[in-house]
Amino acid sequence: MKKSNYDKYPEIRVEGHACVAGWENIGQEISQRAADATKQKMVVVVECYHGVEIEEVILGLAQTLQPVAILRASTAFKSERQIDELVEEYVTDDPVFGYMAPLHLTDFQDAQKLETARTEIQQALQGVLLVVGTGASLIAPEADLLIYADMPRWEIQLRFRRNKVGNLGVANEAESFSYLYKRAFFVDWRVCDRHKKTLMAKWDYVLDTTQPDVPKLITGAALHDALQHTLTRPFRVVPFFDPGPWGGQWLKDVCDLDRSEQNFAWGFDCVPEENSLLYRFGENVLEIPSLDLVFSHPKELLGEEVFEAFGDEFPIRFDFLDTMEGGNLSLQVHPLTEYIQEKFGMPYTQDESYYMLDAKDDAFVYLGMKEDVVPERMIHELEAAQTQGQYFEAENHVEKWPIKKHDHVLIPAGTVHCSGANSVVLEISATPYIFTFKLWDWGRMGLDGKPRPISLEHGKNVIQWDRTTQWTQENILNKVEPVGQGDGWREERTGLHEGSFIETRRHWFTKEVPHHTQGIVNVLNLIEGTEAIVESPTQAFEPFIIHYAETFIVPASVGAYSIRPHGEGMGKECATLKAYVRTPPDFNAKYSFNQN
Ligand SMILES: O=P(O)(O)OC[C@H]1O[C@](O)(CO)[C@@H](O)[C@@H]1O
Repeated sequence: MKKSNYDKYPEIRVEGHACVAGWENIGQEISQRAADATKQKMVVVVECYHGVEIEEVILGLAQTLQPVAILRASTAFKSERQIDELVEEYVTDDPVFGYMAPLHLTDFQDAQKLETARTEIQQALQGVLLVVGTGASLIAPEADLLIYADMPRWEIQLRFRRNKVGNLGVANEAESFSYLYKRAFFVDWRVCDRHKKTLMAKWDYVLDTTQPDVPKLITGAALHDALQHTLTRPFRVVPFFDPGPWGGQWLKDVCDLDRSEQNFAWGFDCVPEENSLLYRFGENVLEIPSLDLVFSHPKELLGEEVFEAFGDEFPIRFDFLDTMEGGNLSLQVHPLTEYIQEKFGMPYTQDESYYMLDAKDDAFVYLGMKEDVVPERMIHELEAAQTQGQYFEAENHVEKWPIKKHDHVLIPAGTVHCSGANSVVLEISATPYIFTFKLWDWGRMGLDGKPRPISLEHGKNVIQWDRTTQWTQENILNKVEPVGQGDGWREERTGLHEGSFIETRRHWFTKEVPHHTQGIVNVLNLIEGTEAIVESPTQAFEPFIIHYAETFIVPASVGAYSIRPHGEGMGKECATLKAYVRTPPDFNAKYSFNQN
């Protein structure tokens, strides 16, 4: 077996700043800063993102800071009953989907309790007052020191699975993962993000407690420089991997994952909403959510036009779906734009594509309807599968297509689809990824031994029945078109469907290929070849090495860059797949998904 060169922990090195590690050192750093202030009374606020273990932070800091009083931000929260009532309409009864909550952190706080907490702070005369938790900065808006304890969403999900954290303002950590995730996705994370954005420019320190026993701290100035540095160069976010009922064995080898796991289904290597960034300061590495970069510098990262259209949201997602020696994904469909907006409050929909990174000879996808499909009959059989346990014969209704390595399958929302066993998909899609209406799950159980939720009612409302065999072949299956060439390279347009806002270009190359962001964020993956190097024609950034299957982001602000084979990749043809947001005149449909 070939040795993997996929980097699971991509770091960005930052010079000129330090990162303090360990509670004692962190406490000393803060005490030092507090002592410098020559004040009798110091209010130290640790504002926490959802998922941070508050007691761990208090325990860690109190030893060195020796505060005269510790206030937990939760004391200013409404009662759990009031909070449950507040969020109910956004959590909804649907087992999977809720509605994006327009709430703010202040909606979770009780005016009277907030006043009591503020009075306590005002009345203290001397010493350090430590205010910790989500909403701490609203209790003490005039803090002497503002520390922000952040938390990447992937880590929050792992904490949900261990029943370590519950939802915002309630002690419900014993709830099922699916409930905790749904409520966090539609409510808690929206609320915390809104609050975070109001504070980012004021952070004195950033605290990373992703690894509970190894807390890290940097100054706000260090974070500022780290984020600025990231905008000048290509970079990668930290990928994460997860098993699933249809998962395969390919990611284990290619990405060097734990061989003892039963399988890995997903590899999320560019979902900036949930991934994190690793910053190396000397010997210590700090982890922060990649969303912090999107929120703080959306225009430089995404580009002016993309920012205008999407606001501070990263609109492109790359992930892997590994079914090598695994099974079929659920037969599924995604909501149309109007549907996702109306039912779930999402600004844009889950338009997808499957780039076939690898495939065995018998690989296939289900895509589009059969020419003679009878909608009522198919729905009737899906319902019978659901209620009476009958096996649904997908091939009687849905077209099944053989596929091979490097095919690109375009999946505009509303198209019934799924990838089959024995392939590896690089999904290049719009960012939303939980809005999957499962129609049929092949009669199998989820990893927890229970059937996974089927969303047939939603599915029925969005299936595009006229996307039958001929339409599928003509419009969404492998629409590859040569668009350019140069010395040692050629460029092809491969997707996405004309109704989607994402454009994809494939470059095959044995020599250097010139690229330019044209003021729009680029996301790329090395889909063929062992290793390549990304360089700046003006040496504006350090050469950046990429390996097979690694996804990387080139900020809009980078401008010109080039890619050529490197190291073990030399002497063979390499290929990259690049995605970016279409702008007029390529994309004529009007879109404005900016919810800012
Ligand atoms: O619902 P399944 O079978 O897990 O499908 C795979 C999932 O991966 C996605 O393609 C997103 O990565 C979703 O559309 C879908 O939920």
